[in-house]
Amino acid sequence: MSLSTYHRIVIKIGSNVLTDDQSRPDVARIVHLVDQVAWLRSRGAEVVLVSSGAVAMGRSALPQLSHVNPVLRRQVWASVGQPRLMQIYQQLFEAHGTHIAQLLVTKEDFRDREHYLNMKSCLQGLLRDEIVPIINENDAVAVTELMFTDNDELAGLVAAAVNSDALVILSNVAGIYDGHPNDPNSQLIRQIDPNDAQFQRFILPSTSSFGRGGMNTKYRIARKAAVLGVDTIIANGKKDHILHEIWQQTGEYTLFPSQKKTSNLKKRLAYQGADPKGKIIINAGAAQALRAEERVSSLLPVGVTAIEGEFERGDIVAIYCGTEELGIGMAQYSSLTARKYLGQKGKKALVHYDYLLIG
Ligand SMILES: Nc1ncnc2c1ncn2[C@@H]1O[C@H](COP(=O)(O)OP(=O)(O)O)[C@@H](O)[C@H]1O
Ligand SMILES: N[C@@H](CCC(=O)OP(=O)(O)O)C(=O)O
Repeated sequence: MSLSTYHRIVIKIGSNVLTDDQSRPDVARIVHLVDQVAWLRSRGAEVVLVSSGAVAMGRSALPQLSHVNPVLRRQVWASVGQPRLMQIYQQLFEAHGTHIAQLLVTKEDFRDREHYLNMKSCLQGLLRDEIVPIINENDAVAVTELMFTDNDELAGLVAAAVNSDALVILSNVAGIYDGHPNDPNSQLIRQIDPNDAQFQRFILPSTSSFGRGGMNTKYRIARKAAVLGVDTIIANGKKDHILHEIWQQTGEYTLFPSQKKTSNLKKRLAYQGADPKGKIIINAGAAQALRAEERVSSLLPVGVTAIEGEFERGDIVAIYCGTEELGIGMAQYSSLTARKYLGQKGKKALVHYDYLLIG
């Protein structure tokens, strides 16, 4: 495997990659990263960036704020920092004759079918016109429970949305070590089978100074993306020529080689699992049918005992039997209609098996 065989690559850049050890914008590093992205593009790759750094840029511009509320302070820093971040990217990409575009998104944009499709078609349009999309969370409006765990989670969702071949997560460490990354006795794990959960024990709860989800989310997202067919790499974005090295299969990083390709929709469902719009409660017979390995089944209203929450056609819903979560799916019609059909025979499937992920 090599980046050079990839057509489309999502690259996530962590805040710590974009800032120096005094938390100031590391413009020289950003210049080098943009040069490398331009180099990948000159070799035919389509690149989508997921870039953190808004809060870090805002904090560096306005270290003293009157607000003591940490949530509000973060919103203010992000709204001040995001245009500064984009201004740097804009200038640097322009020097390569490349246009960039900004997309600020929230979790809701991935839960709501209409938002999701609009975002997806915008991304496709940008790539068709050879524009580099630069995506970040809309930190000004996404606070507390509305937030992604961090931008690694967002990058996984973006990789699914654009059907990318590879996801490169750039952090301030070379990848996952079998101990503390600063301990000289720790070894970098070069390859991780995404089906193998044993590496979890090496992940320490610590994050870097700006990091939110830490290595834990990177590990979780990398495994998920690889299982769904996206080669995923965790690498050190602070290392010179890291993208060149990954492209040429040299250098050091942790690779999660991809398993079989999965449909886009199943990828989206898998990432979206923790955050459905509504709940469908089904009886034991329906649960047994959905779980049966010998035959695929759609979820019919006859097996549904209750509907919780409000959803529209195309929204992601969780499927429960009692208190046990069986999986997730995409609703074929609204919660209003679903309630009307509750327990009835001969009605259209609420979740078609093509849009269902159990287990
Ligand atoms: N086993 C491990 N190997 C490598 N890094 C680890 C490990 N366990 C925890 N970490 C921590 O994860 C950090 C990277 O995650 P994070 O702080 O979220 O970075 P970013 O800002 O790039 O998203 C590293 O700086 C390191 O301190
Ligand atoms: N959206 C935030 C970044 C959140 C985040 O996940 O940060 P990081 O762990 O450094 O990738 C920002 O732009 O500051």
